[in-house]
Amino acid sequence: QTGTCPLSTAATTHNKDCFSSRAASTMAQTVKYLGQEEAQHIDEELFSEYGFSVDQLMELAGLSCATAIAKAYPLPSLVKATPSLLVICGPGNNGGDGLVCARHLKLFGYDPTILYPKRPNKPLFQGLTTQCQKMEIPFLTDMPEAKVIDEAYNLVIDAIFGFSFKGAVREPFGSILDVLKKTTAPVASIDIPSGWDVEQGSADGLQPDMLISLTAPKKSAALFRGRYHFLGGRFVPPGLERKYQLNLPQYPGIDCVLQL
Ligand SMILES: NC(=O)C1=CN([C@@H]2O[C@H](COP(=O)(O)OP(=O)(O)OC[C@H]3O[C@@H](n4cnc5c(N)ncnc54)[C@H](O)[C@@H]3O)[C@@H](O)[C@H]2O)[C@@H](O)CC1
Ligand SMILES: [K+]
Repeated sequence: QTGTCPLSTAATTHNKDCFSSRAASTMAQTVKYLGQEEAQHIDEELFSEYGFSVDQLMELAGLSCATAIAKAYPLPSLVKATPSLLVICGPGNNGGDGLVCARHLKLFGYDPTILYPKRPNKPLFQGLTTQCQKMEIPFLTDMPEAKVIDEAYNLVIDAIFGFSFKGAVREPFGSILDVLKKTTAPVASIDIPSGWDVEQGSADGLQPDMLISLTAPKKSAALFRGRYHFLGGRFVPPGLERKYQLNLPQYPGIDCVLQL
């Protein structure tokens, strides 16, 4: 789908970005939408065959997400008095992307707050958490009510579940998603709208305003009806792209994201 350019009324430099995004989105028509197992195989191969480390790719993924969010919701467009954002991080690598994204958004001038209720006992996630604390990003202990979120935050970033999500949502994330479904603040989902089946989506699930697909969109992304669909994770080596016939669109210039 070709979304309406969010920046069309913004400054000239932004319009240039949009032209290149549009050109790229024409080429993006055949980009492959991945099944769950295929996404997991690509992930494994990036680490085993291609020599990447998890934290390397997570940094690039999280930076892509922060960049795409800053393009879709530029600071001057925010409706609240402060550039407040709520970033909700889940228990796996999608949550890690959320922590990296929050850190970069803070560096971009936004004011993120993080909710991170289930923290894996691994050095990678402990390090990312420390980095956010040192960036003076506050952490909440509980999920606020929907009304409080709508009053306090310009945008909610959903980094709860990615392509490994399966089955019925377990607590505390079931209650968190129930609250999110009641908010009117826009939601930007990283890789998959959380709670959606990776391939089939969810008819009564979250309906995010933005989706940032990483590496390549997953099958459920075809059901995304929000305003902004971006592709990020510009790190795929050509051999891997050929093997899985990803048909990735060309990213504009030196950008790490493109609008689909
Ligand atoms: N290959 C790639 O392109 C990259 C992927 N990254 C990110 O990694 C994500 C995948 O990460 P993971 O494989 O760690 O998995 P996820 O982050 O998708 O989720 C796994 C976690 O969720 C829990 N979980 C699964 N189903 C659940 C349910 N029904 N109820 C409650 N909890 C549930 C699991 O126990 C596990 O802790 C991607 O979506 C993407 O965001 C990036 O970090 C790096 C690059
Ligand atoms: K997500």
